[in-house]
Amino acid sequence: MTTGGSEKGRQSLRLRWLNARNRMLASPAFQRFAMRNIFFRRTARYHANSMFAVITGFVQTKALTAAVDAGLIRRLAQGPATTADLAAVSGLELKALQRLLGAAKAIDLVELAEDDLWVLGQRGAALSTNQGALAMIEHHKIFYDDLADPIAMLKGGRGQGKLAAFWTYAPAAGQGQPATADDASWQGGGDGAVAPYSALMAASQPMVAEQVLDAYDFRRHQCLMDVGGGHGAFLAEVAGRHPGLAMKLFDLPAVVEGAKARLATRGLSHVALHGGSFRDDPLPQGADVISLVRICHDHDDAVVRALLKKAHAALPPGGRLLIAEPMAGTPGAEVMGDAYFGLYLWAMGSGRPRTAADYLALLAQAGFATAREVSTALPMVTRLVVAER
Ligand SMILES: C[S@@+](CC[C@H](N)C(=O)[O-])C[C@H]1O[C@@H](n2cnc3c(N)ncnc32)[C@H](O)[C@@H]1O
Repeated sequence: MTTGGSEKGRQSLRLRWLNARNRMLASPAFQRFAMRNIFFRRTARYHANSMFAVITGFVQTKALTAAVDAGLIRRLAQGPATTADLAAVSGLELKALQRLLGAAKAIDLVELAEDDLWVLGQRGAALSTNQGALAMIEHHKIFYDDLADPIAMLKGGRGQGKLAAFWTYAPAAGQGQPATADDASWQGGGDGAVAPYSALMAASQPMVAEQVLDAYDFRRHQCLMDVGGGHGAFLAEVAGRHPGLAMKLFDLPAVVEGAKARLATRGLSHVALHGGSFRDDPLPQGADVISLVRICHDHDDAVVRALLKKAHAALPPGGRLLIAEPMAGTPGAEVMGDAYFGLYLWAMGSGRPRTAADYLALLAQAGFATAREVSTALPMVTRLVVAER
């Protein structure tokens, strides 16, 4: 038998198994049997619970948004409170508040310490200090508006809704328009248009930077250039651990303009600022390590291919390129890489989630001598691929 034939044989074996499995799982008689059988019951209950968590996910998200917007998380972060205290903070009528507290308790945002004395639940406590997650909860309102009719969103094509208007660089990029650094329609016409997304990225950056810094040792380098570095939040986190490292920031001119004062207030006036577009301009030389943090997934393949080539050209021999972002096909975090980013980037109008293997292939095509993945503690937040020129 030829290799092609045995491959086909394996596929049909897999297809036969999947069909048989699905027929069994779809059968109400089997479902009843699994629930009653002492050996299958745990697995059956687990799958039933996870299915209902997906079905009710929207309600959970809305309860979370309401708990944050009503000020419950902020108030309880300061200490225990009675229902009456929380009514005063939230402005909600008692019955409505009790209903919201019940929902927030069910998703572990709050809990009762004793009769009518509320404290944060385990999830609520972790959330209360996570500025990045809080900023995302607020930001998601526009994404979820775009998702109100998901089929319409998919039929309408990429970048047709509110999210695309938020990411001012994305819609034109997704339509393959030849945007330039001084094209106001794409750049958004000044700091006003890029400030909201830059602030959102800065708020959520520390959790990403922590993963990268724990996984990668910058001590071997002299100069780091963060491409698409926004207001410099990643560089600030790196500088906190490696104060001697020289730094460069490359981003769109309007973003770099906004970074200047923010870097100065963080004592980082020495960061060299470069305004430009990596779609049109070469990357500055002089760094022996370049980082692309949450950049590549925003762009279509042609742009990423060209960007990796530019990074290769800007690095000296032995120089390194780091790609850090949540990726597709991440075991245990498929919901983040594939479901969330898949639909998010569609709504945004540009890019796609890629696997680590996709990046290794793109890096080899761009001329890098070696590339490998370096494990991070929380791959859901970011994975890390390191290439050497
Ligand atoms: C998703 S944000 C990530 C920001 C930052 N790296 C982080 O992780 O917080 C993408 C960044 O890429 C920048 N960007 C987008 N297109 C660009 C281009 N053509 N040239 C330079 N920067 C660009 C944006 O201005 C923005 O700061």
